[in-house]
Amino acid sequence: MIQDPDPSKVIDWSERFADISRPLEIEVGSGKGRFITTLAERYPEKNFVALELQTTAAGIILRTKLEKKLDNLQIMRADAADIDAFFAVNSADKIYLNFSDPWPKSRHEKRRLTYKSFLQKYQTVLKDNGLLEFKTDNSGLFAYSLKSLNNFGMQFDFVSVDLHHEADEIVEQNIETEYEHKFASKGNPIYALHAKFQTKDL
Ligand SMILES: C[S@@+](CC[C@H](N)C(=O)[O-])C[C@H]1O[C@@H](n2cnc3c(N)ncnc32)[C@H](O)[C@@H]1O
Repeated sequence: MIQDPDPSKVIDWSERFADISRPLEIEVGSGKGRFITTLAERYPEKNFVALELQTTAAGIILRTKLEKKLDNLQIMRADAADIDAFFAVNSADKIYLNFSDPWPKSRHEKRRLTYKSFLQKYQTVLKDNGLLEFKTDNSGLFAYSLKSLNNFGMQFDFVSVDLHHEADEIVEQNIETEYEHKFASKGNPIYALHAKFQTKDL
């Protein structure tokens, strides 16, 4: 596990993954890691990074990684506000945001993981055509995020206001997170979107 990395130093991911040429996917705010560890198990041909602020949660992901021998998963205990310091420009294929904290008060808008300052950093890290995938049970955060991504000029490839009742192939492909399992089992709808950034001029 990478603990509190120094944002002024670039991480050499080639020291941490057996094959750095594989697609790279990052989950921001992984919680206890049910989603990212399932992905890593299902897709051994890809590299995954779980980025999580809380030490206890990151430790739980580490335990699962060791139990399941997931060599294609790395865990970082760090703040997503520094994501563009940890990953090279144009290095990731996907960024996942799952059930991010809603921060409903408008004075906390800047903390939302779909606020424009975060979008700017995700755009830097993602390859051209890379995807941002977002799921939440929170209608307020979903509405806010649609607006924020749209204002940023992003293109939506997929939007659902009831992910668990989409066509069979979409539901079968979906990997549940801990929060998703909890809210969906109460009957709450799950909102989801996949979006791309405009090609960046570097
Ligand atoms: C509501 S939980 C959702 C956990 C998991 N994604 C799920 O769906 O079950 C949000 C998680 O995001 C983490 N988080 C919030 N802000 C973060 C940030 N700036 N950088 C990294 N992780 C963050 C929190 O510590 C928490 O574990």
